[in-house]
Amino acid sequence: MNLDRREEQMAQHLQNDMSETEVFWKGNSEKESTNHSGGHESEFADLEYLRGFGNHFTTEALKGALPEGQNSPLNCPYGLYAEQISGTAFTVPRKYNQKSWLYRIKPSVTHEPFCPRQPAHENLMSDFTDSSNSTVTPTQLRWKPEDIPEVKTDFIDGLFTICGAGSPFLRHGYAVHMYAANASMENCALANADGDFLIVPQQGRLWIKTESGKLQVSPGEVVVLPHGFRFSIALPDGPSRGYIVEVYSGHFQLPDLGPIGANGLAEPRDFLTPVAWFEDENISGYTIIHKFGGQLFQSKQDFSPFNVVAWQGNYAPYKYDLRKFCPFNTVLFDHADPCINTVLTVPSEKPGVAVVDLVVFPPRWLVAEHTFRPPYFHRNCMSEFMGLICGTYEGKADGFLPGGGSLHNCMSPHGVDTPTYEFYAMLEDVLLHPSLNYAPK
Ligand SMILES: O=C(O)Cc1cc(O)ccc1O
Ligand SMILES: [Fe+2]
Repeated sequence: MNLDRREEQMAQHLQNDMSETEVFWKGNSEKESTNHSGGHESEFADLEYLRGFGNHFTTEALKGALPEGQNSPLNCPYGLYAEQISGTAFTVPRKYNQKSWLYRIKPSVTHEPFCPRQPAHENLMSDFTDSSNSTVTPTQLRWKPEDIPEVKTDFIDGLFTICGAGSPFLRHGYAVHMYAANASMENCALANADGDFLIVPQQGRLWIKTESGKLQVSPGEVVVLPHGFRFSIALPDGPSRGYIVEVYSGHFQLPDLGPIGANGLAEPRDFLTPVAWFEDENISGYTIIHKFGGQLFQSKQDFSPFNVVAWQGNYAPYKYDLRKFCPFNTVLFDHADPCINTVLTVPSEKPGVAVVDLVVFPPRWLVAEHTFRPPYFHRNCMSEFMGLICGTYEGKADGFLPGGGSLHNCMSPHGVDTPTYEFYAMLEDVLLHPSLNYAPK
C-alpha cells in the first residue's frame, strides 16, 4: 500500500472513531430524554424502573392493590382479577422457575375468538426445519440497511425475517428478524406465543406499553419482551428500524463469568423492569394479535390489555443499556474469542453450548502488542448474525452500514476484507514509528 493511501486511511479511521460513535456511546439513558413529540409526551415522561436481573419484584400502581401473603385470594383488593403468567414449566428447578401474578381490571380471557389475521403477514417466517420453504446457503451474506417504508407501517407490519434455526413447534431454536416502521401500533397489542423477543432498535426510540408497565427503549439499549406478554409499540421519533432475535428455547440469562471473577460484562443492577402502570379504558374494537406457530391470529376485545394495576414475580419485560457493558479483553497479545463480549445467553441442554448469545462489540481499547486487532480469520461451528447500531466495525471497513446486517453461517470462512487487513497490518508499524506522523490533518 502506498504511503499517501495509508495516511488517508489512518486519518479517516481516527476521525471515524472520534466523532459520531463516541458521542452516541458516551450518552446513557439514566436520565431518559423524552423530548420530541408523538402527542403522548407526558405518558412516557420520567419513567421509573425496578433494578436487577431476574429479581422477584412486587409493584403496585395503586397502593394496596397487591394481595397480602398470598397470590390468589377469593376477593382481590379493588375487585381486581388475579392472573398468573408462567415463563417456565411449573416444575422446573426453582433456580430456573419464572412466573408472575398480575392483578388486572378484567382477565385476559375476556375476548372474542381468535381468527387468522387478515391480511396474513408475508414476511415472517418461523419454522426452519423444512429447507424447502427457505434458502440454505453457506455463502457469506451482507445486507444494506432496510429503507424506512413510505406507506404507513407499524412495528408488526414492518417485521421481516432474515434467518433462523429450529421451530416454535419444537420449542427449540430461534429466528432473526428486522423491522422498519414509521407508525405507532394503534389500539392493537402483540403477544408472541412462540418465544421471547429481544429487540435492538438501531434508529428511533420505542415507547412500549406492556402488561407490566411502560418502557422507553432508545438506540443503544435492548429490550426483552418475554414469551406471552402483550405489548404495543409507539414510535415517538417517527421512523424506526432495528434487529430482533426471537428465541423458542427458553429465556435469556446472564453468562457465567468464570475466571473473570465476580464483576464485569453486564451487571445485574443495570437491567431495568417497568413499574406497574395501567390504563382503565374501554376501547371498542381493540385488537390483540397473537403470534402462534409463526402465524398471526387476531381477536377483538373492548378494553385495553394494559389494565394490570399491580404485579409480583420474576417474569417480566426488561431493558438494558449496552453502553453500560464493561468489556474485558486481552492486555498483552492475541485476540480474545468474541464470547468475551456476551451480554446475555440462552443456554441449550449441552453444557456451554448456547441456542443464542447476544454479543456486543462496544467501543473499547485494543491494547495488545504484535497482535492483529480485528477478528482473526476463522470458521466457527456457531452461526453469526451481526448488525451495526452506529459507527464502524473494526472487522469490516467498507459497506457495513448502521442498520445493515451480515450472516456467516456455521463453518463458512470469514475474516476482514483486504483494505482492513492492510490497514491493521501496518498499524503497529505506525504506532512504533510516530515520526511517520500519521495524525489526522
Ligand atoms: O466475525 C466476526 O466479526 C465476529 C467475531 C469477532 C471476533 O473478535 C472473533 C471471532 C468472531 O467470529
Ligand atoms: Fe465471525
